[in-house]
Amino acid sequence: MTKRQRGSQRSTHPHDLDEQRAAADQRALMVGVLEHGDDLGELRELLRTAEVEVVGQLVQHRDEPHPNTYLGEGKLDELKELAHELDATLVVTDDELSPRQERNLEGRLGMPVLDRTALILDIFATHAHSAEGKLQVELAQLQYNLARMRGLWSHLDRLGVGGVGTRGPGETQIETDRRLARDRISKLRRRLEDVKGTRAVMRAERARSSHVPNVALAGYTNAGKSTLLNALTGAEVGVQNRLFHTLDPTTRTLRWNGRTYLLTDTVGFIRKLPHHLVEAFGATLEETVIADLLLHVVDASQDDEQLRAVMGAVEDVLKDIGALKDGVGANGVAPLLVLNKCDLIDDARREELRVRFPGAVQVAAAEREGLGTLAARIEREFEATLRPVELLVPYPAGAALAELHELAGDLEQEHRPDGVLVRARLPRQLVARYEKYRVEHV
Ligand SMILES: Nc1nc2c(ncn2[C@@H]2O[C@H](COP(=O)(O)OP(=O)(O)OP(=O)(O)O)[C@@H](O)[C@H]2O)c(=O)[nH]1
Ligand SMILES: [Mg+2]
Repeated sequence: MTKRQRGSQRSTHPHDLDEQRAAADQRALMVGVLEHGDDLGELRELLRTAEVEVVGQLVQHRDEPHPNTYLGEGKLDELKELAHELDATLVVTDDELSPRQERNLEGRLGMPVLDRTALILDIFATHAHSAEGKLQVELAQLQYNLARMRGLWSHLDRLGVGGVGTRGPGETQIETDRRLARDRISKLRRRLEDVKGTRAVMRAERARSSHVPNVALAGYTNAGKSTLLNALTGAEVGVQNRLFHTLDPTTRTLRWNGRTYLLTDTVGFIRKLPHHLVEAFGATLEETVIADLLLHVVDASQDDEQLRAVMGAVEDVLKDIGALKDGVGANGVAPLLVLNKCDLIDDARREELRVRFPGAVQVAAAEREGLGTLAARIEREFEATLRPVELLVPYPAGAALAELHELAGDLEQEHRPDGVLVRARLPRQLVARYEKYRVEHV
């Protein structure tokens, strides 16, 4: 009802506002070709995030979507009828459509058809805030659109319309659009390369100067990654019960037992994540690749089937971007599984999950539950990278002592006439730096 009322006010608003409201005025009919046991719950969540009203759904169970029309012939008639009955203004498919499928569907239904990829791209576009995030989304959108223009073009080609000298104004326009899109794509790529270069320099700088362990949060969208970052570090990253709320990576420090860790929250993953997005967000996703430890955050309140699907999807993307190989991360360490939202499940289910994922840590980030256990586990993961050392730091070298405090947390120290005797466990790459203070026999 409200949607309708808003619709009737549209003409009184300036044009750009009008366009912003367009999504809210749509009445979407969801369509999916699914395996048995699957549903359109996630597409519904995506549409809710995009603030599009859902008026109904139609599911077809078949092995593969129809290559020409997505749905089979009979279902297509059913869809058309249902769309009419429900007064739908838009059909949204659960899969990415080929340009041909999209064109055919729109032709048969006589209404706009939006696919899952376009919907996700749209959500990303709304949620992108940083300059880099905006460039990345624009790049992905342009590539998606270019593929569609090419599809249309090759279609005309096949009909023999596109030969040299036979081009009408329509085709010329397509060519111009394609050229413009390509130019812009090259420009965006170059700018993103620059940003990536700067990032790499900064990263190398950081690594040289600090040797603070890097921990990255990875996981399905809405798993609670940002909530966990906030709970562990006191950060204030935005948290929303919406998909893809976080697009820009945020790094904050976690202090535990006197040691410092850098924790990075980044964009969430989803099943059938548009390929162009993975590519465009490559630089951002690399943040996860370079981590010393990956935390795979999972919403544990889901059933077994959903758990399997979301965990598989996350692992697929991680493999795709090179962050996971043969089950281990870039630094040869397997990701630490964090089962979040455990406040939503009962004791029996917790026990079940303990048996099924013996290495996992169960937490409820929103309730600040299990955070100590998790921090201790993170500490343990880095234990193997530490070397016990005994150093005698002369009094004039007070700066080195302060630095050691930073790097090794709580120090055992003893004041001697010739300096401070320090017993500490240092990251092994750093041991050489303090070689001159090493004591063999004390
Ligand atoms: N019940 C419960 N809800 C939680 C918990 N942790 C997070 N949530 C809720 O889950 C929703 C998503 O949380 P976020 O922290 O934004 O999730 P995210 O993984 O960062 O999501 P994206 O940035 O969209 O990828 C929010 O509504 C949170 O309040 C938890 O431990 N228990
Ligand atoms: Mg987030």
